[in-house]
Amino acid sequence: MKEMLTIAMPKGRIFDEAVELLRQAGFNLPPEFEDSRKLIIDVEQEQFRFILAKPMDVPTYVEHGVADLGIAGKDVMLEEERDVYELLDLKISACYLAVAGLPNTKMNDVAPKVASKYPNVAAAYFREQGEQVEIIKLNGSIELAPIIGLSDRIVDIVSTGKTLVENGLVEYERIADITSRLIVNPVSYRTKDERISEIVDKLTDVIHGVRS
Ligand SMILES: Nc1ncnc2c1ncn2[C@@H]1O[C@H](COP(=O)(O)OP(=O)(O)OP(=O)(O)O)[C@@H](O)[C@H]1O
Ligand SMILES: O=P(O)(O)OC[C@H]1O[C@H](OP(=O)(O)OP(=O)(O)O)[C@H](O)[C@@H]1O
Repeated sequence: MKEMLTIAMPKGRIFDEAVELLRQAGFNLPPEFEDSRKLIIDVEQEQFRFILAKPMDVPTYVEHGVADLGIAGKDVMLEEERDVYELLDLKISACYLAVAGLPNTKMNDVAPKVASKYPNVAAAYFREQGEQVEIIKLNGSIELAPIIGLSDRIVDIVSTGKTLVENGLVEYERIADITSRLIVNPVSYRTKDERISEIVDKLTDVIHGVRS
């Protein structure tokens, strides 16, 4: 009998791609998996327990050991800096973190402001640039901030660039390329290594195009 593994899955846009990847890797997930509103889903035949969490919270569940594995965007990993290991770049949900703002504007000389859902990433970036800025934490619709005069710049995710264009904003600097990662609790990695290695091997084959 295989041991039960708990996997923290991000609700939202990564979820479908992650489920698809697991299926391609040969895991038998029921068709109703995507339509469920349940937050805990047991898949007996695979001995998996999935917990469905807010994307930003996935590393928290894994760090505390209530989930063995998790799937999280690199953006979340950079922001949260949790005590977990990154096992695999799943190469899904690709996007990047960038500094953006209104075109042809310089940052305010006095008390420049940067709005972001990623205050730690934003603070670290501007610190490295030697620029003193005030970080304003927002939870979404970040592009509003420079338009409405809340901030000089934003640090946010860009994927197609459509949101920036439609709101009359431009990209100033690219901070980091982002994809989703498979993460593991350090203790689980030692105690459930065989099971976890098997999952990593199967996912690696899919990512490298060995299976389809
Ligand atoms: N526009 C995008 N295109 C591709 N991937 C993205 C995009 N925006 C975010 N992501 C990636 O998907 C992850 C989850 O994004 P999603 O929008 O589902 O969650 P969220 O915005 O953190 O959640 P919520 O909207 O519930 O607060 C992000 O952490 C990032 O890695
Ligand atoms: O470059 P694009 O393809 O336009 O994608 C980028 C947008 O997607 C994300 O927002 P999301 O849709 O998650 O909404 P949010 O503002 O509520 O975070 C991100 O914060 C950008 O606003």
